[in-house]
Amino acid sequence: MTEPDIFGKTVPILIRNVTLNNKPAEIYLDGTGNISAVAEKITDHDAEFIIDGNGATALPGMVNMHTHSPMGLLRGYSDDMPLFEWLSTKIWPTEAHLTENDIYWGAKLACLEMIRTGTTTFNDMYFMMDNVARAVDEAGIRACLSYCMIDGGDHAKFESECSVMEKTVAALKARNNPRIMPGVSPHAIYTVSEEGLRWCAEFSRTENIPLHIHVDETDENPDCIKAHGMRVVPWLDHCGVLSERCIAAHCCWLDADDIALFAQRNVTAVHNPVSNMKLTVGRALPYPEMKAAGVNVALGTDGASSNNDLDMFAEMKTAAILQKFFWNDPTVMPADEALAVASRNGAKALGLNAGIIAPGYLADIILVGRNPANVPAFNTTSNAVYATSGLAVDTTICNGAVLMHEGIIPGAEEILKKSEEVAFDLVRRATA
Ligand SMILES: C[C@H]1O[C@@H](n2cnc3c(O)ncnc32)[C@H](O)[C@@H]1O
Ligand SMILES: [Zn+2]
Repeated sequence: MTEPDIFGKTVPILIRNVTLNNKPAEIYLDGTGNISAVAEKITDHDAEFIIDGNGATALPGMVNMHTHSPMGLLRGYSDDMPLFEWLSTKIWPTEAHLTENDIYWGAKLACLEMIRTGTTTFNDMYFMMDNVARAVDEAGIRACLSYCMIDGGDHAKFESECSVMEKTVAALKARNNPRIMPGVSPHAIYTVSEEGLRWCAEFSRTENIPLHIHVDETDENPDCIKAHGMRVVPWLDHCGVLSERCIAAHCCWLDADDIALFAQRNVTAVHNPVSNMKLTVGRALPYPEMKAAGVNVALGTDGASSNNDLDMFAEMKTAAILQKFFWNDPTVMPADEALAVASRNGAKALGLNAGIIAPGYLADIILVGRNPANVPAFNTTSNAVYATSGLAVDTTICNGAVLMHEGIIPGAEEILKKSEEVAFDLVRRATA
């Protein structure tokens, strides 16, 4: 039985009887939010709670590096369409009706789904982000939150978008919550002007915060060459966008020169295999070439209206098998790389000391309980990548606080009920 008091507190915790990297292990969290010891046996501790893993596999919490958390409200609302038709006929007209309350409950639903499926950090791009921050704060998860700038080439809109961006970053910083990091998000090159891209790049530099953008999801290069005389990646570089702070989602249509520029500027590319296949964007992120060039590649689900879930285990398996299939080589993205792409590579892009279970790292840890899909345990990483659903996660710990144990997340029922009501009401208003 779960002790009700175990939830939500960063206190000393000993995790016993787990398998870590194919070996028996115990993990001690000293109550500072960090891991302080990992050993076969830990006897010297002050644990307030002891978690018996009963043979569970311990893994670093998943890091979802590209999503739009409130979009879970539109899960299943419109499927089976190409990207631009989907955005312009279904999603954007509905988003025009979003309220702060919708954003809050949509983000609550996303945090619940992520905690349930083993994600401890997410990188989010959307609107009215202080409402997302409230949901993140309450859920206990970690997130980088960015307001999404769309100016459509209109100077007056550009000015108002800059003001919203500045206010959003100030509000997120004022929360003074170590789990909430501000970022800046120009949506894409086809929705943001040159002045918008340049302004976001400069703001990200002066604030020293991540810049999160959609890049080459479909082939944006022909239009970019027509408009600016160069491909998308050189255009972004021309506007000052490419740097070690840049987190570029999708990146399906990068060529060898683009990849070399990403490597030179230390950009992180985020693979979104499920959304890319569902929206049929035509090509997979060129992982083998990116790996060879030394580009940091992370993983994301995209929003739950194009995925349609936020399960990073499903995403990890899809990434590994899509990469093998698309590049016709079963050695591409082996299991240990898929796990790194889904955890520590994203943490690195956000400047977090996370994604590894070792002393000194953030105590962002998940346990996958023994279940038919992880027996036999010849290789726990292989089982995690190729055989595990996120719903097999039974314990999620973020910043040293237990957010889920034995599959229980306090308050889950209310979130399911409220977010369902809010979603139906949003669609009713949008289609009235
Ligand atoms: C944040 C804005 O981005 C929109 N969006 C959601 N999914 C995608 C995608 O796959 N490509 C481009 N833009 C996307 C979302 O609806 C918001 O308007
Ligand atoms: Zn997206």
